[in-house]
Amino acid sequence: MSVAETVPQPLTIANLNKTFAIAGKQVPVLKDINLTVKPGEFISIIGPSGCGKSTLLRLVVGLEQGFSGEIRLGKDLIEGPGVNRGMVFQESRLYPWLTVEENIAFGLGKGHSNEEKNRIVQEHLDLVGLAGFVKAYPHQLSGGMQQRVSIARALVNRPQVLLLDEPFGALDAMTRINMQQEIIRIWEAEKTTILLVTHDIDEAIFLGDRVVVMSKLPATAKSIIPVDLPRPRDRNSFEFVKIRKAIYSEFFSDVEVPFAYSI
Ligand SMILES: Nc1ncnc2c1ncn2[C@@H]1O[C@H](COP(=O)(O)OP(=O)(O)OP(=O)(O)O)[C@@H](O)[C@H]1O
Repeated sequence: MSVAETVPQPLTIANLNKTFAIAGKQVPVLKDINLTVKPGEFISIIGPSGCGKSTLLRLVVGLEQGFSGEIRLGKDLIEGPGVNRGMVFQESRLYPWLTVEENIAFGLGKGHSNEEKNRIVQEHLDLVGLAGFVKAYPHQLSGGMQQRVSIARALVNRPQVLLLDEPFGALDAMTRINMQQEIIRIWEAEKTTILLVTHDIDEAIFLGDRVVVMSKLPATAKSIIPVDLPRPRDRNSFEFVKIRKAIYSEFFSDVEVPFAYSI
């Protein structure tokens, strides 16, 4: 289903710093972030609310300007949006006046014949399990189905890197677990590098090859925890629970919580 076959490249984030002007003051948000992601690796990112997780993804997708340090895909500096990266947000951001197939085709780069467009759209609908919903409008779909369309749209140019910003945050618990299994299936089929931001520690462990735990502002990548567990993962296994405990203690080591936490 390739649009452009390229050799997958590592994503390198080096000495990344980002400051925002908030209420007339320069506020450092990201501080010295360093992360090298292997092609096809799945990285989960967690951290306190407002620490800069979305900002990090927006920098990688090329939607934020004005930072110091470097972000590279292979040798190429990332300086703006490009078809080699796709992003899915917490809300589906589909165009309500377009059908499912039109929403997916909308994201497709230029230079395709109509026949090619139809084939690519159909392949991506199959990939996300929505083959029967070509002519449906977003309001006729459930939240989980809308996110499947968003994932198809983000993948339509066969990006090397897929950025997922809390994509399942608005879904109910059962749909969320189903979508976690679906994203693993899609990742294994497409071999795309994935960076996922989530507030759900179990989701981070269930999905990620590594979990990046960010600190409070100015946020650093304060620890990177490998999840060396076979897939599909068992959330109740001893090893899973051990990693959950390690991440909880990292996560809460610099965050004030109004209760005594124990698991
Ligand atoms: N365009 C902007 N202009 C000014 N400040 C911004 C802008 N975007 C984000 N910020 C600030 O940067 C900080 C990080 O925001 P960001 O949305 O990246 O955090 P987050 O970790 O994704 O938060 P959450 O987990 O609550 O979604 C926040 O303090 C926010 O107020």
